[in-house]
Parts: sequence; C-alpha cells; structure tokens
Amino acid sequence: MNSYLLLGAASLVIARAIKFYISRSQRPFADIPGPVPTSWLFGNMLELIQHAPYGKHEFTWQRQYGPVYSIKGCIGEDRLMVSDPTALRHILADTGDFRKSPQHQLVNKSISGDAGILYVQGSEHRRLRHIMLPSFSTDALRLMVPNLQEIAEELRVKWQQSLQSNLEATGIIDMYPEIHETALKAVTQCIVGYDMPADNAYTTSYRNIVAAGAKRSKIAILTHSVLLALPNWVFSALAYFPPHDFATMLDFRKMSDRRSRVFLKRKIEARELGVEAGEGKSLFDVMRELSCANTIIWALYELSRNPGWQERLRNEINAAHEYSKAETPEFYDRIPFLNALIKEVVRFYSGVPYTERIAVRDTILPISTAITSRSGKKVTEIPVKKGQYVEVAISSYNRLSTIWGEDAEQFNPLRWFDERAERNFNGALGPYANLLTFFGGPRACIGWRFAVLEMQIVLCDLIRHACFGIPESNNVVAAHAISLVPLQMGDKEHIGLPLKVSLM
Ligand code: HEM
Repeated sequence: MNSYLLLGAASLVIARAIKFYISRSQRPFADIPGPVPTSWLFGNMLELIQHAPYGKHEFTWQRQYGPVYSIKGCIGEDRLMVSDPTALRHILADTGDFRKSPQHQLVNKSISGDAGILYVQGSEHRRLRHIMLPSFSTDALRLMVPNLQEIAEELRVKWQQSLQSNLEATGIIDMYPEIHETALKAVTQCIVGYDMPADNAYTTSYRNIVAAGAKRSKIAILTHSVLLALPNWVFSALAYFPPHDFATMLDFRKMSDRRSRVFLKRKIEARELGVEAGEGKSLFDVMRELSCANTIIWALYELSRNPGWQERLRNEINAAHEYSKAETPEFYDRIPFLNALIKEVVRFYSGVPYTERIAVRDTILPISTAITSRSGKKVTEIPVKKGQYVEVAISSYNRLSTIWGEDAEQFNPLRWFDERAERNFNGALGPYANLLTFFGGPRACIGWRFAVLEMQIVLCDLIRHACFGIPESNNVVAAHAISLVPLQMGDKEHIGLPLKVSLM
C-alpha cells in the first residue's frame, strides 16, 4: 500500500515538474530584445532585485532597450519589463486582462488574509474600496492635520531632549528608526484609529515581518519563482510546519486580524455600512507606513546634500507661517518648494519600485514607441499569452526621458517649476503628478493624499526647527528591501541613514 502511495506521489511530482519545464521552455518574448541573463537559474532577477544601488541595471537596460524589453526570470522564464505609458495603461486598466500574480497574492493573503483589499478582486474589491475611500476624503484629511502636527512635534521634541542631554554628543541621529516610528504612529493613529507603537506585541510582530521582507536572499527569490509549481497540499502543510519567514507572516496576520476586527466593528457601527462584523477584516495594511517613512527619509537626505534647497524651503515655510495659520491641508499645498521637493522625491525614490502582473487571458499589449525586434521587425504591439508575467516598472516609468526630460535620471526638484511638468499631466497615469509611484487605474493607492499630507507636515515641522547635514562617513545608497531603503555600504552593510542634526 505504502509503495503505491509513494509511486502516486512521485508521479504527481514528476508530472508537475514536466508541466513546469514545458511552460518554462516556451520563449514567448524571444524576439523582444533585452539583456543577456547572467545565469539560467536566476535569469536577470538578481541584478533586478538584489543589486545596490537599486536600478543600476534596470535604468541602464531602459536606456539601452527602451521602455519595453524582455528579461529572464528564474529557471528560464520569459518576462516583459514595461514602462511604456500606452502599454502600462492597458495593464492597469479594468479590462480584466491582467491581475496580480498568484505569488504576489499568496503573500498578500498570508499577511492580510483573503478578505483584505490587497487580495480581493472584482466586485468585492470595488466594494471594499467604496467602504475605505471616505477615510481618505479631503474632509477626513482636514481633521487629521492637528494629529499629524502633534506626531511631528513629538519627534522633534524627542530629538531636542536627546541632543540637549548630550546623549547624542555628535549630533548624529539615524533617521531610519525615528522616521519609521513617526510614520507608524501616523498611519495607525490617524487611519486605523489604533495606537500601534504603544502595543509592544503588535509592534514586535510588525518589525519581524519588515525584517523578514528586507532580506531577499537568493533562496527567497528562487522560491517565489517556483511557488506555483508546488501542489496546494504543500501550502496547507506549511501552515502547520511553517518555515521562519512564513511563520512571521502568519503571526502578523493573526495579530492584525484581531486588531482589525475591533476596528472594523467600530467603523461599521459608526457608519452603518451594512457589512457583517468580521467581514473585510485586515482592511488596512499598516505596511504602507514603510513607503511613507522612506520617502520622508529620502527627502531629508536630499535636503542634507543640498543646503541651498534646505535654506530655500525653510524660508518659504517661515514666510507661510507669517501669513496664515498652519491649520489646513491648503496651507501646506501653498508652499511651492515643499511640493516640488515632495513630487521629486516621490518620482525619484519610488516606494514600490516595480510590481508584477500576470495575463489572465491572451491579449495584445499596444506600445507608444515602436521597438525593433531581434529579427529586425518594427513592433508596435506585443502579443501576451495567458499566464505570462509582466513587470510594471514603476521606477523606470518615473525616469522616462520622453516624459521627465533629458535629465530624468537626476534628482532635481526645480523640474517641477518648469513648463514641461504641466505638459506631463496630459493623459496622466497615476493619481499624483502623473507619477506611477502610487500606481494607477482601479488599484491605485487609496492612501496617496494621506501620504502626501503626512510628508508635508513632518517635513515642514522638521525643516522649520532643525538643520540637517551629511556626516563625513556618509556612504549611503538606495536598496530594494520591500520598499526603497537607505543602505549604509562598507564592511558591514546595514539599513539606516545617520544625519547631522542641529536644532534652531
Ligand atoms: C509613499 C507612500 C505610499 C506609496 C509609495 C504607496 C504605493 C502604493 C502602490 C504602488 C500600490 C499598488 C500596489 C499593487 O497593486 O501592486 C498601493 C496600493 C494601496 N495603498 Fe498605497 N502607498 C503609499 C502609502 C499608503 C498609505 C499611507 C496608505 C493607507 C494608510 C495606503 C493604502 C493603500 C491601499 C489600501 C492599497 C491597495 C489599493 C487596492 O488594491 O485597491 N498607501 N500603494
């Protein structure tokens, strides 16, 4: 009996392996030019994901091959890397041709459950968005201004105390943990209505999952690729015997489910939304804090490198305070350099550098800039077969010279005062400044206005009261670890951004 079982299991594994091999040996994008893979096992994925600074290879490929090119995934898989606006519009549209990849969905489900907005599709997704959107309306944001100001002030007062008590004799403070704590407070207090940093168990669970996500080892990259070839029972078994990273996800999911249920019940009572308690749990993904915090961190970094811009911003903030009270989102919207800086940081340091989608049926991808195929044909549309992957190259789109100008690969907030910036809004892809950082289409980020308001308020408070500079030992680059994080290079690489801080 046992030998029959064994034989059956072995046949299943072999059948799946053959199916997997056949699917990988098809070369759907063979005629589309792209970089030569460095290995069969990893394709181009290590250069895309692991390399620091982020984008060293990706932006070179874009320069070389244009806004649509083929890359190799793991184990011989063909993928398309897409930053062409017309092709992106097709991928992001609500046509049902493309969806989040099953691997992506598995992570979403493990972290936020199968009822969370990141996971659900179709009419259930539209229903959840409808429920959530009022929390991000202009009126709702207006009410959050005092709370966000308080959170920003708390951070500044904390620095004041530690600098005065000589604990930080060097005046150097690592922005990374400090700004993340602030952003976590902002998202959880203002949006979720729950003070997460005050809850140690929850915060520890959250920190663990962020740390797990930051380590994209070769094994993790490979596993992501072969996940689909594994039978469902392997996943079911994983829930009982979870490897470390999976256990971390499940632990966080349990924690946030508990908190979300309480939160949702309150919301339902308050708004009589007509959904059952427990339904739609894990509505909010506190991990959005990551991108917000990192964007503020990169803004401080760029201001530290450019004392002239920092001075200009401080003068504009002080002038704004002389004329009116900082009580509304409009107060912050009227500070020109602040908003140019935020747009440029959002453009240049996209919190989510790229994301993957899978074709759910055969489709044709139109492109705005014709490419020449390997066989010498002019190509203006690319057939994509059901099951094929495309990478939505968010960072690459944000650096297209056809949209952002010849200096698109340089950080320059002054571009937003240029008339070209106005032109770029025709047929905008994303909800904010035609940038793709907050994605686009029906799955565009619903928290983008909140994120911008938070950046405006935190940056205004900090720049008004403190001066930032780069320490001599600075050696920081942007690295991809869930979001775009500052990585200190050297003998011991670590995530962090120490800056010289002097209070005024
Ligand atoms: C700088 C900060 C942020 C960035 C760069 C960012 C970026 C993104 C991106 C790229 C997506 C699409 C992901 C995908 O479908 O693959 C997304 C979706 C989403 N974001 Fe944001 N986000 C930020 C802040 C926030 C905040 C503060 C919140 C809420 C508190 C939030 C809530 C959401 C939600 C709920 C979705 C899912 C929308 C849906 O599937 O319909 N985000 N965000």
